[in-house]
Amino acid sequence: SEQKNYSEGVGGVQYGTVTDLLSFVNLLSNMKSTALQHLSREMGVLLNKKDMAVKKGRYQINMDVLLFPWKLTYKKHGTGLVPKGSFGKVHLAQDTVTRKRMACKLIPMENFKAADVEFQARFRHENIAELYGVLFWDQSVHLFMEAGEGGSVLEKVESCGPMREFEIIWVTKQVLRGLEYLHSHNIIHHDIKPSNIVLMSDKAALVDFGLTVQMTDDIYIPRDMRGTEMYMSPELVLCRGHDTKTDIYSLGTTIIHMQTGSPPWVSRYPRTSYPSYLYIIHMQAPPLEDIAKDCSPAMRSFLERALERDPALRSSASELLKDEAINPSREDQ
Ligand SMILES: Nc1nnc(-c2c[nH]c3ncc(-c4c[nH]c5ccccc45)cc23)o1
Repeated sequence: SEQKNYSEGVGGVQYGTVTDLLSFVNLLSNMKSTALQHLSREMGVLLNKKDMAVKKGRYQINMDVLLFPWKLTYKKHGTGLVPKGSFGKVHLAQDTVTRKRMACKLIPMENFKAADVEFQARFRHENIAELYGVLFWDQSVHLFMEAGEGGSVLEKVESCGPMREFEIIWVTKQVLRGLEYLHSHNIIHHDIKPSNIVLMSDKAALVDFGLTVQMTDDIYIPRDMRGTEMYMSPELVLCRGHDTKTDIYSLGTTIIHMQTGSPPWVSRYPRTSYPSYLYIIHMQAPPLEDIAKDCSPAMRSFLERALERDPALRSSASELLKDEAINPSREDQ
């Protein structure tokens, strides 16, 4: 295919394929910041022709698309770990022509990694927030994505308190479908937690692929610790190699957070006295004591399977999708 000419920003903003987007993103990651200092105009590749109206190679922030702060700066609180994740401000965005509402994540150029985009671009599923396009302007990379206008599960729990079991079941099923898809491609998300699950009117979706990796064979040997401590599995903490089952454990801890309003451990080991939970996660049995007192027996056994210490014995996403806890039979309802 003809090489689209981005170097002098001549190309401006164009509609393209996932391949075009990935080559643009790689060019961006390799460009010296000096070359990017004096661009006359925005550059980018948009996948979503239907909802994003490019005009003569222009798609200008606060002209063709408006950004409204969602005030969602993610601070990976209290881990002390240097998160490798692509954190950044997530804004609500709206195309001024099509009125389409989107999420726009601003990543400062110095924090940007191609991985932030690669997985969302290449692997599409209804329970993974869709990537609509990538735009570079004013020293920031703007990732336009499907918006979860209901906010994230963390905001929901923090504003409405512990969720009821039927709501937890609804969210858990969607997350498991997304994980089943990712895991079938040997992809580990590495940061499953309430703030990375967003709510739409008719579904929930996973976000933030900054820590995501694709395993080359059936184990991943980490070079660094990825994730958010409270939700980390024992095998990940051990740093001796792990696999997709670590996401299942993190989903288990996320369910505990949805049921009780707090992540596991913190009620028994207050954050004030425990700057790090890695040792606790390593030494203690899985946090079954933190399961909600009013948790149904079916959900309790679901959590026992999801929080199983040995990843080889831990249930997979496909197995858990068949679990009775999230497929309540008629008489249970
Ligand atoms: N870290 C990250 N990477 N990609 C996203 C993301 C993609 N689409 C989204 N839609 C909504 C929200 C969101 C999170 N908390 C909220 C509270 C209120 C309103 C909206 C939200 C976040 C996203 O987030």
